[in-house]
Amino acid sequence: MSLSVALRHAFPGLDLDVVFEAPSGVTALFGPSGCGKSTTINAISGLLRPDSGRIALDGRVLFDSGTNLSPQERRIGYVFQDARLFPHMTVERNLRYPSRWRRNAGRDFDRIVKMLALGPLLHRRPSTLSGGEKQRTAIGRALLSDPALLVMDEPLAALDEGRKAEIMPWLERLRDEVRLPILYVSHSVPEVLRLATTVVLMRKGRVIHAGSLRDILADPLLAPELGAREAGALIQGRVDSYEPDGMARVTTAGGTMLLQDIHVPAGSDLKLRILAHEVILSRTAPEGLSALNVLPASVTQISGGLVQLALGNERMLAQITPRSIEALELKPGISCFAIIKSVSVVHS
Ligand SMILES: Nc1ncnc2c1ncn2[C@@H]1O[C@H](COP(=O)(O)OP(=O)(O)OP(=O)(O)O)[C@@H](O)[C@H]1O
Repeated sequence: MSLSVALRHAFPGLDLDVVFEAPSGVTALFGPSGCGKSTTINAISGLLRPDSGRIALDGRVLFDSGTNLSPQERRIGYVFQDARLFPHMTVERNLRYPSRWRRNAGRDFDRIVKMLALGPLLHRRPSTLSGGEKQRTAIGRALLSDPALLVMDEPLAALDEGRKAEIMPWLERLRDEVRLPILYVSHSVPEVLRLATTVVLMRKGRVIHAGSLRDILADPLLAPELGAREAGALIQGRVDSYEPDGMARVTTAGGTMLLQDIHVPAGSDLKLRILAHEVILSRTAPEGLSALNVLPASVTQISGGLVQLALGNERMLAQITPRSIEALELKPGISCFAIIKSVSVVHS
């Protein structure tokens, strides 16, 4: 299942020319306000007719020079920032509404109600639901329209932090259980970190890069697009065992790390986030440090104050002042040690 997009459109303030592929899983459209994210998803959904291009879903053409399917014909489920439920209908009637004429809809209904744990809410009206419950209902309703693509336009933006935390596991479950491409528009790096597998970075109507989140985060040229403080790696680890003092020994491609506050069983996989400004470099093996995690690395790329390191087959970034880059004579190919001051675990 995949979505293929190539489109051009001109507005007085925007010259849009985007090309990307969204495979199954969550593809985040990420970029500053006004870069053309909504225009892109409106064109994909059939709410806007672009000047030219081709949009296809699993090889089925939704738009090209000779085709322009209506929004209903496209089979796209839409989840907006505000849930947009029918206020006079119960949750159950809201959920059943898009599938009221579809055969086998009953079977899907039971499955989706179970997946999103909507059972206890079925007889309630939207006005009695929390923001998170409303969004869960909106997601269920979008799925019950039997979509081939789910478009989520900042679905958490209107929720407070507590509600966001409540709904995030449902979005992760959706990503893992529903074999659909999900296009997810967001300004939030934490959301993108937790949910996205693919990221389409946009700026001024163009796609500046489309690829895996891990590659973007460890690329010294692209990582700053997510925000200056967000540059840094996302690496894979596995909890090997626990030390008597409770610290976890975590195996990564770059070596073993000792981490605090890990509460999963030995054998569990973890996604580790290591921010570039939490990494210090040394040309020689440091001694007498309080930092527990010092891994051998080699420099692969330098851009601005960001040094990209190879640790086994993982890539990591260190943020270093130009003065230190010069003093340490860092350049591609140089071996060094990465002193990692702090690591956080990205859930799921
Ligand atoms: N209907 C329209 N008519 C004229 N210009 C428009 C229209 N819709 C969008 N634009 C122009 O396209 C630009 C991009 O808008 P768009 O909503 O796609 O950006 P965005 O990346 O989704 O922004 P945000 O993150 O703020 O929602 C706008 O700044 C505006 O100049």
